[in-house]
Amino acid sequence: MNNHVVVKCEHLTKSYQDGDVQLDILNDLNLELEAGTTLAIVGSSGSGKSTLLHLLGTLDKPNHGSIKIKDTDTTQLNRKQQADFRNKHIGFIYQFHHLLMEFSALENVMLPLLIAGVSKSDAKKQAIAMLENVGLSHRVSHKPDQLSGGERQRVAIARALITKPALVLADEPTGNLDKDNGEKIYELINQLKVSHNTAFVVVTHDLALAAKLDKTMFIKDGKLASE
Ligand SMILES: Nc1ncnc2c1ncn2[C@@H]1O[C@H](COP(=O)(O)OP(=O)(O)OP(=O)(O)O)[C@@H](O)[C@H]1O
Repeated sequence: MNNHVVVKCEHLTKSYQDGDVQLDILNDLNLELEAGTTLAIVGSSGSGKSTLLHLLGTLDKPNHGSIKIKDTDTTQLNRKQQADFRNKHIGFIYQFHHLLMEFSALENVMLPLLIAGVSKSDAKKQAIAMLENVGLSHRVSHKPDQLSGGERQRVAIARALITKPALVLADEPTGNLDKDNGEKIYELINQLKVSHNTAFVVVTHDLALAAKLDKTMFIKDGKLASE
């Protein structure tokens, strides 16, 4: 695989069994994404956007097809290997920030590094630098309930990127924010894809926000299309 290709999905199929009925959600879906690029995925409710993110995030397995992330076919890994792979190479951003409320912004961002075995002093240095990257150097000691919604989401983004994942998956990351703050988060994503060479896959309902990213793809009838 080309060094710059971070994600390559081939012939992905995902079905759910609902009683006697088989629901085919993804049907022979293909996707390729290079380092440092941002992809918006748009589609109607129930079209399979979250299903695709779960597969990319190694949180679920397809019925058929391969998902190569940085040259590893993650569908061939067992659960433990998938969890290790996920911790090393994939970052997640959700609609709701999922920060730990009793910890400061700094501690929340340090946590993935501490879990990965980085020393406390190094984790602190890196987390301060990352919070600076997302424009929050003046908020490091604040706890989540002392931050605005946009600031909380910036902390969540800093936490997702602190381990330098090759791929970041975001499910409606600005769903809880007003228009201005939503736009600022997309600007931040565009900044971080360059500074960190990260590939982002962002699910959104908002076509105007999707247009801020490098590519928009529509999910329909289980497949991705550019138009
Ligand atoms: N575990 C499951 N078992 C059965 N059906 C499921 C399961 N998970 C999802 N589905 C169905 O698969 C379809 C796709 O769901 P998914 O959450 O991927 O859609 P989505 O595009 O993210 O929708 P939304 O925009 O509403 O969040 C839906 O019809 C959903 O009901």
